[in-house]
Amino acid sequence: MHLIETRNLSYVYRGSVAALSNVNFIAERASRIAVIGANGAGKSTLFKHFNGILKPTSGEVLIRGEAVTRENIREIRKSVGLVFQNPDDQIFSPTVEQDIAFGPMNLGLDEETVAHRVDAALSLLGIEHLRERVPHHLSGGEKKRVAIAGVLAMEPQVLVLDEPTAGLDPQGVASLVEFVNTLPQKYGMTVIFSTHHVELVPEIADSVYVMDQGEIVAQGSVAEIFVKDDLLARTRLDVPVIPKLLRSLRDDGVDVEMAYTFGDARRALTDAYERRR
Ligand SMILES: Nc1ncnc2c1ncn2[C@@H]1O[C@H](COP(=O)(O)OP(=O)(O)OP(=O)(O)O)[C@@H](O)[C@H]1O
Repeated sequence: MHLIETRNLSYVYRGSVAALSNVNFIAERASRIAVIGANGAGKSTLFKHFNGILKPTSGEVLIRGEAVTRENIREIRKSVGLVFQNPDDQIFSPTVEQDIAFGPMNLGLDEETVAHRVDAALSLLGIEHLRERVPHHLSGGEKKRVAIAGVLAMEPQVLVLDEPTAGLDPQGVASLVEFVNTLPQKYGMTVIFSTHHVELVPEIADSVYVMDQGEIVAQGSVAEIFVKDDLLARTRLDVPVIPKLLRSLRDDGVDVEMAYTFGDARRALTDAYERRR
């Protein structure tokens, strides 16, 4: 049984926009999955099916083997936390602290547990200093962190992040990458995210889905996806600069191991240099 599975999922918005067609998507426990695709490819629409915000026009969405129903939707929203692309769609309480407490309170947890979860989420996101602030007066990146903290405080099994780095400064992106990478190892959490920032994908994902016009056009490991130059170009994407550079060195006959992340590339280039000495 998979943690999340969609079978031939299709979705048509009112007004007859066919946003998804025959999408087969699988997420396992403690995995890191990137969904990439151009604007309008269907990423957000797919994500909204993972916790029952949207219902399939046809096909199925199974969470731990069960279809989303009126009876289990509360339970499913508890285990699949979705952070929207625009944090304003998610933040509505008068203070950051109250906003983060809202989800756990709705789960019926006692006051002490709620307080503990709020503290933990504030600390994980590095936003303790924003505790008393009015969410609507925060910057875009600060709001994004508050929205993520609010979902994390529910302690979901799956964290779904729609464009998590949009609007973050470079340090914010780096700390988000570091933070997201701790979740599968430390908490057994699955992270599914969309991004237009292909450079980030090898740093935070093991497997990648490529979407184009509502369809999944490729799926595989980071290494399998980022050799598909033609497909990526056709779908208005690109190969990240690190594998692009290493591949071009190898094509020129340089004896260097292939690498996808900054850390692996650094090791591969150091090894290649040592071998030459
Ligand atoms: N509420 C809606 N009503 C009608 N059509 C919609 C609605 N929301 C999205 N769409 C359409 O569905 C398609 C998929 O949109 P979606 O937001 O899922 O794409 P996306 O891959 O997340 O795009 P982006 O990278 O721009 O966020 C697009 O053609 C979009 O115009």
